Amino acid sequence: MPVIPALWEAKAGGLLESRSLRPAWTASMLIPFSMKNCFQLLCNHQVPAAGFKQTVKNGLILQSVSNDVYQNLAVEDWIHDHMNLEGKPVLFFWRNSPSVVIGRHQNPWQECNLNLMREEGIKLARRRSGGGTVYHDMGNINLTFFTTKKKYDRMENLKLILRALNAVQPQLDVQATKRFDLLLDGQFKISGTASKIGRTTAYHHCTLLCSTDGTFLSSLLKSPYQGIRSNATASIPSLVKNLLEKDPTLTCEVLMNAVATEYAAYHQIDHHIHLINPTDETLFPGINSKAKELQTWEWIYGKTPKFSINTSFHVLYEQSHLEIKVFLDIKNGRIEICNIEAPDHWLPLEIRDKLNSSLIGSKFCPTETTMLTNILLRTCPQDHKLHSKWNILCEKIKGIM
Ligand SMILES: Nc1ncnc2c1ncn2[C@@H]1O[C@H](COP(=O)(O)OC(=O)CCCC[C@@H]2CCSS2)[C@@H](O)[C@H]1O
Repeated sequence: MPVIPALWEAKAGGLLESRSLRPAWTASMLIPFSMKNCFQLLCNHQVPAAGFKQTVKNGLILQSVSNDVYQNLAVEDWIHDHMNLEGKPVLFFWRNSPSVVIGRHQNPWQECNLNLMREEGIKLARRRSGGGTVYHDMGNINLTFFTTKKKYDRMENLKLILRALNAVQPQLDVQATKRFDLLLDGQFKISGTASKIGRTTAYHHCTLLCSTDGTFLSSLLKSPYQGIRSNATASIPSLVKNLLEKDPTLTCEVLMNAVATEYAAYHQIDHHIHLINPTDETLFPGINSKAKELQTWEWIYGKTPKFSINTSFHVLYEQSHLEIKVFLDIKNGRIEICNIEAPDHWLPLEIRDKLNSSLIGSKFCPTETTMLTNILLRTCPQDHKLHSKWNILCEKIKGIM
């Protein structure tokens, strides 16, 4: 949703923006709201601000002004950890700039094309919920339904989305599956689901494909890496379709408003969508450190379940192809066992052994490997031929990371 900058700037003076669903933006839609009251609204054990009592009593609809996947995932963490959702469910809308989001127990090398993502500047995020890998861009809406653990009901939430879709376009044939996907015309996935259940609270989040770049989606979610063995959760690929392809009036804006209207009706709450800024520490104390943690290498790659790689590649040497075999064990994203086997006549044994032992303990990542192999190369004899073989080998190894 476009945020009118002037209105958003006004928030710095203590306004929580709010939007009525039907009419366009007007200054009167801003709900005056002090930062302190805002925190009270969101936090546990706090008394809501007087002017907000009714909304707070039965539920709340939020939308992020950020398109940063880590900041938005941090909002989910924050609400999950700090809000008292008893009798006050929350629906949170968010959209991201191009990102691939893997499930809590997944292996990114198995799920996506990391080289392509680096080239294209696509972010990789690991979420706290389980399940498979999805692609997000501004044409994909994410919806998070927060409730108490007792009230957690994925099918109920999906039915609510179906009612919203039916309200804006009664001709649509969309059904929920046993896996909690939403299928268009019986075969095209338009929504995928995942969830996190805590001690007392839970959330169900799902996507809704409106106008996502489908070509990009499928090329990014194709792993080029061979020979990976692991027990990580595997994604379940489907044919996907955008709702906008079916009906050009179904923009993200229209879809979010329709779901908000349905949610408000169901929970008998005010249908305002409150815009929130996920970097606002007055509203969400401690949120920036949550976002930071979600961006660390240790979380994104380091949490990958232990896996092994058994692969090989070919290098051209004196008009023939030589096979180089690679066996790796990777734990917490770091190389635990390393066996790179190149023929002795191509690469001296001691150099190969040096490479194997220096990679042990290092991150399975091209940047760290470049650093290590550059250092190692300086200790090698000044031999032009050897250096060029070394460079070829290192580029090949980095290609599998
Ligand atoms: N954005 C989006 N929406 C729907 N389906 C998608 C999307 N991106 C990819 N896919 C398809 O789903 C499969 C993976 O299906 P699979 O069933 O394995 O996984 C999921 O659906 C997970 C949904 C997670 C939703 C969260 C909500 C907020 S943060 S992410 C993938 O291979 C594609 O074929």
